Amino acid sequence: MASRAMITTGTHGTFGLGSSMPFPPGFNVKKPQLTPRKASEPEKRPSLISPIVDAGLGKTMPQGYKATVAQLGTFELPEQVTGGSRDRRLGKALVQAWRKDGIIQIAMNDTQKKLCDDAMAASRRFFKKPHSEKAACVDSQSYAGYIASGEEVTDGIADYSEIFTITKDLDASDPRVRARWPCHGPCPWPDVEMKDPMVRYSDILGAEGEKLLKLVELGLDVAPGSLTRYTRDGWHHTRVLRFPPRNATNGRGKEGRGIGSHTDYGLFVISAQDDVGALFIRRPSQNEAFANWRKSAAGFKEDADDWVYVPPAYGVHTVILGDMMQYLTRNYLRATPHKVGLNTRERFAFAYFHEPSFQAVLKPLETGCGGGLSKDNVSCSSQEEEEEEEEEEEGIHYGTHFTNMFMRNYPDRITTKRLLAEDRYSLLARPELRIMART
Ligand SMILES: O=C(O)CCC(=O)C(=O)O
Ligand SMILES: [Fe+2]
Repeated sequence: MASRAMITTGTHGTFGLGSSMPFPPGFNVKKPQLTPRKASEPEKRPSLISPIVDAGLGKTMPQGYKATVAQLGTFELPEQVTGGSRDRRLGKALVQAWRKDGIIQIAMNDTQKKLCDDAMAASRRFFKKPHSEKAACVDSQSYAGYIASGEEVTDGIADYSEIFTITKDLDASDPRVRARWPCHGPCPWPDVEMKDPMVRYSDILGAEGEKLLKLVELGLDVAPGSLTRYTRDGWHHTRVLRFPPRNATNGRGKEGRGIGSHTDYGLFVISAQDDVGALFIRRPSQNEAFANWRKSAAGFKEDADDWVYVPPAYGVHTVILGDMMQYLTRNYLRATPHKVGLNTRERFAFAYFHEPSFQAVLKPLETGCGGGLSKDNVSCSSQEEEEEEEEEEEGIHYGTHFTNMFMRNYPDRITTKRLLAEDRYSLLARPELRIMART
């Protein structure tokens, strides 16, 4: 049995990824027992961290997977980030937790819990609808809307996830839609019963994302605005997800696999899941080099047996990192590879993606973390080194990265076909789509 990895925070408590080898399948996850805070404890904020007291966390792990079971403590975020010493300490604790574990868990406040519950109810209602009604929710200009189980492709293999994607809802009069920018168009909502709760939940996650990003700036010791400058009019989006039980799939994918191993594209992903369980992540490792914006990381170590299972817990969000955070921090904070299995029951989840503006041209941060951000500590080939130098010069255009990724995942979607047929892709090179460049 592997030894237990723990992080001592220096404020109070410990947290980290626990261990244990395969657990039998089963359910009955208890709510995490957060250590009650004593009256004298507010002094100790921002901390945040309380051990979960539950030895049975691995019980929900889907059958057929071998993994260590995470035992994540829970961070509490302040109402507002003002940049004081508490915020700075919290930011540093978050950054160190991501560097060690690749994932953090944050407590929802009561408003977030309510909005998440409402969104979960709307998701269950939507996915129960007849296929024809769901399939009508597509748009030829945006990638928003319905994706049937078996339609999305990760590393050449169909995923069993059934998804409703929410991107910016832009009608035909929007200048970007009129100018035929790739990926810009309406969100084809089925009805207001789906739209209203999803918009409310996504909006509150947007606010949470900005708060987290400010804390990351403090944690990295970079100037305020170094990261948040890129998220003005951020291309944030949400995936509302349903996974079928493993014995009730349509046979288009791979047995027991919900979504193949991948990294997500932007800054970070804030997720919530029901009590079923199926999410696995990889912890950052010096020996594992990938840069998804250069060469696809889809399928990375998918069948390895050293993944970490993320047990479901009510009332929390988990946060993993995306490609652009890895790029901006020169691998100091790496994108977190993750994958999703199928369990014995259907599973519902949300993944909210906090992203740079579609028009942002990103360049790596130059200072911070006592010089730690200037070191690229991922070894790469000479071709990759050349590409890296070119990137230093030109930066990465987020809209191009996003478009590449969606075209790759949905080669047969009407949106991809129209994008190619109308040569919208070439617009990505235009200066008006790249206005947020750092000089
Ligand atoms: O189902 C989950 O918890 C994660 C889904 C995911 O990785 C994604 O939508 O990109
Ligand atoms: Fe993902």
